[in-house]
Amino acid sequence: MSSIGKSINQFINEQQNKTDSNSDDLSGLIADIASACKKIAHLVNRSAITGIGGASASENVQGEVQKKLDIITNDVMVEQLNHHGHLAAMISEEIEDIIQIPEHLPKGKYLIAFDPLDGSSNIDINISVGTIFSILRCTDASREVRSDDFLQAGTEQICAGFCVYGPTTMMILTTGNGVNGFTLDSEIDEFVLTHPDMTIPEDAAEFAVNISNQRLWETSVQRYIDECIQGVDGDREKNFNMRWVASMVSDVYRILIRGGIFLYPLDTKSANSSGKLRLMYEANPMSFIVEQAGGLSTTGYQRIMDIKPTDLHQRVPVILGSKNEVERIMRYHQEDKLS
Ligand SMILES: O=P(O)(O)OC[C@H]1O[C@](O)(COP(=O)(O)O)[C@@H](O)[C@@H]1O
Ligand SMILES: [Mg+2]
Ligand SMILES: [Mg+2]
Repeated sequence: MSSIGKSINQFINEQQNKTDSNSDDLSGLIADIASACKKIAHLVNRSAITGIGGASASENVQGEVQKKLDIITNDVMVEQLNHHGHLAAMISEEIEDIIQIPEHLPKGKYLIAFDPLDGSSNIDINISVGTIFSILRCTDASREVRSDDFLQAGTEQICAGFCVYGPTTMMILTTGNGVNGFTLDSEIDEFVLTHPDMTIPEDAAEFAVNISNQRLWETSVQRYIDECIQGVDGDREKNFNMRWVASMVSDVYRILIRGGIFLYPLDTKSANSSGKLRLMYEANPMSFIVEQAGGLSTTGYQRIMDIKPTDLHQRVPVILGSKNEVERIMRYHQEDKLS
């Protein structure tokens, strides 16, 4: 019997019961995340009416001016997730230190890393934004959680997902058994399964990159993008299309639907000298989802999920998407290294 139309909680419970007997906590945590994302969808949708768009007066740990909605969505996530005893602690793009669970509240066995509002440069121009999250196990929740509890390789993730707040509100989720997409049905205020077993085509003819940084990239990336732009007149003998939404959630969602390659590579701009995107709550969760959908995710030199993190907010270069395209660009990096 098809699972299409099943609510996210029903679907996850069934999936979990099949794979991991003591998983009721995980489905409870996913239910809390879904509730937080419903609240955020509502806030984003009414932001122009309620006047919560625009920049705030503060900066986050990355030195970026925070949008008011960066802060508001961060508070919604923290408020929604710290009550039900699923978590031992959290980290957020918008908060420098670990967010501990208040003493008077029950603690759980999971850790979450999240980007409460992804694509925030798009919030005031009515382009899709999102939320990204990664769930890890906490090895010892009996004491205050420390950074090294979080600094686990992406391969240790037990669940990852992202929400897109666009024409439709979608939640994309993996618990290591493939990737499924759920649409928020506003009539019943419930995420229901609409996109089961999402898979990324191995071949693609569409690339996504902020081309304004082209002169600052490594030779291997310049070579790959040049060839795509040359199309049939070049070595690739086929034409490529280009897209760049500047919301990672939307660019990755497109790749889950029709394939393609997404790059935020190294560039010589000081801010991006180790990449722009953050390992713990952008690169790792997106890599888990892309790999579970049959794609690949690399820095160009290394599988992103094999990286042993050294800092809660560290940045990495990200190249992900259709298998054959990512393999080609990894080859170019190797050839470059050997030349
Ligand atoms: O502004 P640029 O250089 O195009 O970068 C866009 C990238 O930065 C991001 O907006 C960074 O995420 P945040 O908005 O969460 O900081 C990604 O979503 C997106 O892929
Ligand atoms: Mg982001
Ligand atoms: Mg963000």
